[in-house]
Order: sequence, then C-alpha cells, then structure tokens
Amino acid sequence: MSSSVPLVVRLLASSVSVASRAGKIVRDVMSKGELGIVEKGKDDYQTEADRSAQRCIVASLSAQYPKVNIIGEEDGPESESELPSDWIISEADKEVLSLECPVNLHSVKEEDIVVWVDPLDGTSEYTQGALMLKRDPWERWKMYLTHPLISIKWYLSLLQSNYGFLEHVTVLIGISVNDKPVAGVIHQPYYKTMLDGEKIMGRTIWGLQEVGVGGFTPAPPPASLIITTTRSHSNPLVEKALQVMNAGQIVRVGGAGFKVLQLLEGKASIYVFASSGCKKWDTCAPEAVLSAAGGKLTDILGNYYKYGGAESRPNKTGVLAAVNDELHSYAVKRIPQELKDALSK
Ligand SMILES: Nc1ncnc2c1ncn2[C@@H]1O[C@H](COP(=O)(O)O)[C@@H](O)[C@H]1OP(=O)(O)O
Ligand SMILES: [Mg+2]
Ligand SMILES: [Mg+2]
Ligand SMILES: [Mg+2]
Repeated sequence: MSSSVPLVVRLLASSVSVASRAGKIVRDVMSKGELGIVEKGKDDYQTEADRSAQRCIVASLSAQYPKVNIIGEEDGPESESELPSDWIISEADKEVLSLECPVNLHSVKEEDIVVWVDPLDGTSEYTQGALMLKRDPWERWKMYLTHPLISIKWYLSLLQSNYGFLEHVTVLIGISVNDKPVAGVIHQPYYKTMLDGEKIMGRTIWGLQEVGVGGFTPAPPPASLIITTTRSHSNPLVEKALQVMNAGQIVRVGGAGFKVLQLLEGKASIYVFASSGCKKWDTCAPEAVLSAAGGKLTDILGNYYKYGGAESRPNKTGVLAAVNDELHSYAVKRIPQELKDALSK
C-alpha cells in the first residue's frame, strides 16, 4: 500500500476491506447455527459472531496501525484460541485509496485517532433472524421456546416478515480525530444483490468528511415526515419523544447503523431514540457517514457527542439524527424540555 496516501484515507480503505471480512464471519456463525448467546445485561446480548467479528477487525487494524486507539464493543478477556490466519486482512479498498484527503486531515497521526468498532450492530435482530433460517416450523417453534430474547409478539411479527430482520444487522467502524467522527464504514452482511443471475451477499457503505459517501447512491428524503426508531429497546420516554414529532409514519427497525441507512436511502427523514442505550461504537460510524452526506447526528438536546478515547461509552442523552439541518432543528425543538431534563439527570 502506498504510504504517500494520507493516514486517514488508508485507514478508511483498510476498514472497508476488513468490515467485509467481518461480515462474512457474521454469516458463517449463523450458517453453523451455534450462536453462543451470552447475556451481558438487561436487553444486552453478545454472540459468537460479535466476538469473532471484533477479533478480526481489531487484529487486522492494530497490526497495520499499532498506535491507533481501537475501542470495540465486545472488549473483555482475550480469547485463548489463535486467530485463523484468513481473519487478518491487510488489503485496502482501491477506490477509497484513490480519494482526495480533506486538507485538514492531511497531517493526522496515529496517536490522534480513536476508532470505535461495533462488530455487529443489531444483535437482537441477528439472534431473532436465526429462527427464520429454520425451515421446519416445528424446529422453529422449539427454538423459539428456548430463545432468551423473543416475546410471543415478536415471534408472530417474525413469522410475518420475509427474511427475519437480518438485513438490519451491520458492522460499524468509525474513525474519529480530535473527538469528531471524520470517516466511517457501515457494512451490511445480509444485503442481497443479483449480478448476472448470481446472488451476492453484503454491501459496504463508507463516508469521508468533505468528500461524501460511497458504496451506494443516497436517495432524497421522503415527501412526508417519516421517523425511524428502535424496534427492540423501547420504553415510555422513547414513545413520548415519538408522539411529539407529528410524523406521518413511524418505522421501527433494529440497529443504529441500519437506521442511518434508512435516512440515506430516503426511507425516513429523522431518527429519534430518547433513551440511554446506545454507546459510542453505535454512533461513531453512522455519524461520520451521515454527516459526509449532509445530515446531522447528535443527542436529543442537539449537542454533538465527543469520541475521544477517555469519553464515557454510553450516549446517555439519546440519539437524534436527520437528513439535513432543517429537519434536525425541527426535531430538537419538538422534544419537550421535561424529556430533555429526564435524560440529562
Ligand atoms: N438498552 C440497550 N442495551 C444495549 N445495547 C443497546 C441498548 N439500546 C440500544 N443498544 C444498542 O444500540 C443499537 C441500536 O438500538 P436499537 O436497535 O434499539 O435502536 C442496538 O442494536 C444495540 O447495539 P448492539 O446490537 O450492537 O448491541
Ligand atoms: Mg451489543
Ligand atoms: Mg450496536
Ligand atoms: Mg454490537
């Protein structure tokens, strides 16, 4: 790889390649059927796919960029087992390598960068998606009975959905410099495209400050106000914030990455989550990609989060994102003060 390419662009190009490999790991764990679900806290789970995808991303990036501070969601005791050699990716996406680096990022050093990794965003949707891969209805029912995350209401909505909610799953790699997300990758392992009659799995969307987004073509916002929000972490405050938006439609989907894709694809115009459940690794890459496309992601008070390595992990004051500044200010103004106060406490 040419070292004349500025560091941020090289790191983004490497992240595009490694996110795609991590996405294959996510699919492979699902195909094997042994999800290895571990409960980390209330409504908070981890699977073998989360653990393995993170090992692949962290090992690959830290081998090439040893002084970059890489923070992953699934940090914990290091696994004893050796990493398969094909999990270490040293390739870098050629299209991204040829991008013009913004002038203010030209001289960024490894020490100035914090990378936030969410190896699998939408873990609830991933584990529920496993059910839909069981073709035999009896097998599916047996799996439901032993599944820790699914209520009967969800089970019924899953049966109505075509492919479960696997499309909501993303791999997120966010690159921040001086507290600010400047570049990011959102990879969708279960996005399907047909090419010459052949099914291709996965697509990778990237964003770079001042340059724009790649990997897909963004669409204009919908004509009426459509809000996207959580489908698996709701509570009375989350619902209150939705009521006040006066939206024509509310779309409930999984994952922070997928909700930002909904905004970029013209399926919704505002993302509202008035709860403290999201963490820095959930929003760093989505914020970078959205802002590169002209959108804005903040907390529900309208303040930007900071992404330095010493910042606390939780996004305590919620998430509010929109496709442009005008819709973002509209949403901030609509949120009642008592709701803002309740989350700021
Ligand atoms: N209460 C919570 N506990 C743990 N993670 C949460 C919580 N709420 C949200 N998240 C994280 O934020 C993402 C977006 O939330 P939602 O889908 O509810 O809108 C979730 O997929 C999850 O990331 P992850 O799946 O990586 O653990
Ligand atoms: Mg999680
Ligand atoms: Mg997440
Ligand atoms: Mg995750």
